[in-house]
Amino acid sequence: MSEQNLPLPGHPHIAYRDNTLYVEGVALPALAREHGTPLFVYSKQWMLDALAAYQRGFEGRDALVCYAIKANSSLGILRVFAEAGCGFDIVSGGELARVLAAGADPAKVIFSGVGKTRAEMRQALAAGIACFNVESEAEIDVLNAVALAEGRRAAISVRINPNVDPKTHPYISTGLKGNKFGIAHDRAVAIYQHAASLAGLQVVGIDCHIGSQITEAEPYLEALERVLDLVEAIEKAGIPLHHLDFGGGLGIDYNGDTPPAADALWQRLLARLDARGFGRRRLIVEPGRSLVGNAGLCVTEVLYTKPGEEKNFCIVDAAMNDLPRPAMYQAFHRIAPVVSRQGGQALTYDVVGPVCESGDWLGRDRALDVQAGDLLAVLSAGAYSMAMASNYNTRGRAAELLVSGDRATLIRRRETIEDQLRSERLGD
Ligand SMILES: Cc1ncc(COP(=O)(O)O)c(C=O)c1O
Ligand SMILES: N[C@@H](CCCC[NH3+])C(=O)O
Repeated sequence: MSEQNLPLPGHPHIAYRDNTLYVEGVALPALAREHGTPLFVYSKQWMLDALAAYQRGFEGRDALVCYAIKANSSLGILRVFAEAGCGFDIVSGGELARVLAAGADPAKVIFSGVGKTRAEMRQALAAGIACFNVESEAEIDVLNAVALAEGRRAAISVRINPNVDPKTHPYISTGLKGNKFGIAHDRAVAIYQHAASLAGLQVVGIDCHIGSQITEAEPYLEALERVLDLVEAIEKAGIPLHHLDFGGGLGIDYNGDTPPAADALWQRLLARLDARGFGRRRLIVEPGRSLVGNAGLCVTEVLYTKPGEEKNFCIVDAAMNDLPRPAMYQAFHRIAPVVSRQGGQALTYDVVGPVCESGDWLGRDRALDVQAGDLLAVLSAGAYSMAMASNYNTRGRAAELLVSGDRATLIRRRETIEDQLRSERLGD
């Protein structure tokens, strides 16, 4: 099957009409003409549908979906989730400032991450966030001291490392013994006892996040059992836990992947929670990728085609600084023509960017019928693309558009060279 005939993962919100690719009701060629390329375009409805799958899964339960904004922290995206009533999972003071700027309710914000600074702790305490997910004994002591100095009590969950293999790329697994995240399972009760004895802290929950782009239910089920074993042990030690946070990590379809739908996954997890008597406990989840990943694509223009000695290259104006996942994880993103040619001759290309690195590729061995000036769409680019974009090679970051029905709204203008030079000085 040629690339352009593959079913598009954003369907029905990202689909061809008369051979032209649309995001909801908006045709991509007109957007590219108006805003230039590379250009990220997101479907608002896709995000709301993805959120609705979690909400369906939790119907009748006490649950809070905290969007993990590291996946895509653009203000226009955060606003969609804030208006839909979501909470947010943040990992820095910068992310806290972003969610507040987007209108988030601080009482629905949780703060994860292994390296929170004292300044970030003060900032989050002053904002009145719901909970810190602490990741080490050392952090517990520092947070306690900061809270006491500020005359406050910090609500905490401790992140447990359940030592479960999420069967994902090694760089994005987080719940194995060898990963830097969380505290060891067998130290958990003692650490909870210590935390509960500190006047600056209020123990409210337990947290676990085992990795990202997880495409099976089993690692979640395994982690759940281990977390619940610990909840029983911690509560037996006299420390009640108000909420259970199972993190994020649910995968999306990049290349025919078939992760469970959020509601189907939670049906299975809730059945286990019910069976073990925890089904009425407050639940928190921290999905990132599964709420935005397939809502977005990146439109790029073909600059040159070039036959190489061993390969043909399709050189486009998007690069590893815009879409770092292929370079970082050898990740696969579908690449589809924005206007598909009928009956042409496809050649096999490596789709590469202009950055001076051999690792600057977006897709390898792709069958494409293209020529200079054509537009391509790099799909599944809603998560961990713009959020990880850089200025490498002094390339300005791309513009972003949010589409809702027939309307496209610019949510980030293209970065200019003036933007990039503004914070720099020539020196003495
Ligand atoms: C603590 C924490 N929560 C949530 C997420 C979101 O993960 P994902 O985008 O895979 O749902 C991450 C990233 O993996 C994370 O580190
Ligand atoms: N950046 C990774 C996911 C990391 C998740 C962060 N905890 C990716 O693109 O797949």
